[in-house]
Amino acid sequence: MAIPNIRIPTRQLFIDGDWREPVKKNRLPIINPATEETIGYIPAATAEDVDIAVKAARRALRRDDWGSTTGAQRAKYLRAIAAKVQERRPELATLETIDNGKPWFEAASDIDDVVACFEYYADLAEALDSKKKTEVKLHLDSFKSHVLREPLGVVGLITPWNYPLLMTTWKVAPALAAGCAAVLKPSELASITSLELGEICREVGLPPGALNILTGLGHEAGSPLVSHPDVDKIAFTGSGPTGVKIMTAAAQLVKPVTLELGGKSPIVVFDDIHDLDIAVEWTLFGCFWTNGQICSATSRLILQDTIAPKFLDRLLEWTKNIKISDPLEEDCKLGPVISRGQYEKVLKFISTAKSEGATILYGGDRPQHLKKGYYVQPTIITDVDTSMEIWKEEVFGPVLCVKTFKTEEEAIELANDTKYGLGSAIMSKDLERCERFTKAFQSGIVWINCSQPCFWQPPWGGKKRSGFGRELGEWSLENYLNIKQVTQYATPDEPWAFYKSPSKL
Ligand SMILES: NC(=O)c1ccc[n+]([C@@H]2O[C@H](COP(=O)([O-])OP(=O)(O)OC[C@H]3O[C@@H](n4cnc5c(N)ncnc54)[C@H](O)[C@@H]3O)[C@@H](O)[C@H]2O)c1
Ligand SMILES: NCCCC=O
Ligand code: NA
Repeated sequence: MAIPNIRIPTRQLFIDGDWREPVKKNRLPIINPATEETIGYIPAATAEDVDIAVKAARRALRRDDWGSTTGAQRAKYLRAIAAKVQERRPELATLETIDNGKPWFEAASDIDDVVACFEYYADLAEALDSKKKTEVKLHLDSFKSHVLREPLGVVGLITPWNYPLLMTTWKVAPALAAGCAAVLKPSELASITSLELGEICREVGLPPGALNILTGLGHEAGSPLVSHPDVDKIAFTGSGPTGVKIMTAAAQLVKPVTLELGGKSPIVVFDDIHDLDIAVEWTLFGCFWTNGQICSATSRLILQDTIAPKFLDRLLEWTKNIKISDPLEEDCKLGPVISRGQYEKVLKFISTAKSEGATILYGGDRPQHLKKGYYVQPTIITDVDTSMEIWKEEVFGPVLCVKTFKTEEEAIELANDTKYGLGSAIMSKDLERCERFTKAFQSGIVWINCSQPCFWQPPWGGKKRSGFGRELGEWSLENYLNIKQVTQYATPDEPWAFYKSPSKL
């Protein structure tokens, strides 16, 4: 289909149901990573704006039009948002592509997931009405107890740039479904579509203050949000170092956080795979999808030595066949990385790997046919040692490193040889072996004979340095609910009789 050519809307901060200029009136450039051009500006929030937004969120919780809604009433808003996003799909996909650099058809697929997510959490919001109060059986008749599941309160949502509107949705949809009031701080590197979500919420009449959107820099807007005393929880997706800063700041207020951080996930390929080309394609997709900027990228290929030569030859042929182009072009399969900073960071990882003795089997530089834009070739690195930086650190770009193994024990040891624990993948016809690896993988996500498929129903998240907490599915709703115990003395006419009663007056 024709990819629409669109104008970038000029937006302010979205606070209390309307657009509001930042107190300090600052703005940040929007850069198209495919052209390196400044194509617009976003408002830059600071601590003053955070305080205004948090107050608006708190007011929303105190008003009946949001704070006293049933799940069924909230579901209506979520479904209306889904419908509006669907209506604006082509435009939102184009905005996402020119802001983030991902191929248009990937952006359009992300928008489909956004729609599905809002509809899914609308269903869960409705279902919540019958689970708000649950009786708890006690061993004593003199007491009765039940549990209430109620909105946690004002929640701060901080998101990254690699799936801008989708990562925003993974937080906003369950937070609104639970009845919280949210203050969202998207990444300054790709904020356009999150601001458009604000416009969509305004159009569907979401009560003021239920969702507030503050674009801006991490240290200027994100940090004050984390430290704000009237924010009850922080849900964060981003890099490990930032996660540590957020957790440290939140700890001062004993504020709960969920952290969805980075990864250096393995894909283990045995010589008994169903089909060579199928396994090769999953290996490429697992690392080069989203221009290689996937938190769960299986960026460490752990290959059985008996199949390695044949597999690598075929992997090279497939890699050379990847269309690298302007992401708005038809059939583009690899666009630019998000920014000049990320471009330089990825190339530095590659040069360090070379200097540490690894071999750049393919790629490793800017594609010759693209003189402008933050493009990096899909890169395959072999002769990797486990002491090398390229084996240990997340690149967050289209770079796959390769090691071989002989035995299952060796494969497991290599797979788990990482401080991260987000995803793991295994390619083998032997399902009992896959079962053994599923148990042995130290990660929150396991893929069997595939890599990366991500659905809104199962839980998403990692362990070790990939963070904690789970998003998606019913697990994400729990992130935004307070579990309140209510215990009632069922025989109030009878004395408790713990103390000796003084003589009757
Ligand atoms: N686990 C997941 O689901 C997941 C998903 C996407 C990205 N990521 C990870 O995110 C990283 C790349 O994304 P990124 O570059 O946007 O991450 P980042 O940590 O630089 O920024 C993430 C968000 O945090 C904000 N931020 C930065 N400093 C802050 C501070 N001191 N206080 C509060 N907020 C602050 C940023 O403005 C942005 O909105 C990668 O490591 C990737 O693995 C993880
Ligand atoms: N497919 C969604 C992955 C989220 C992390 O980058
Ligand atoms: Na951008």
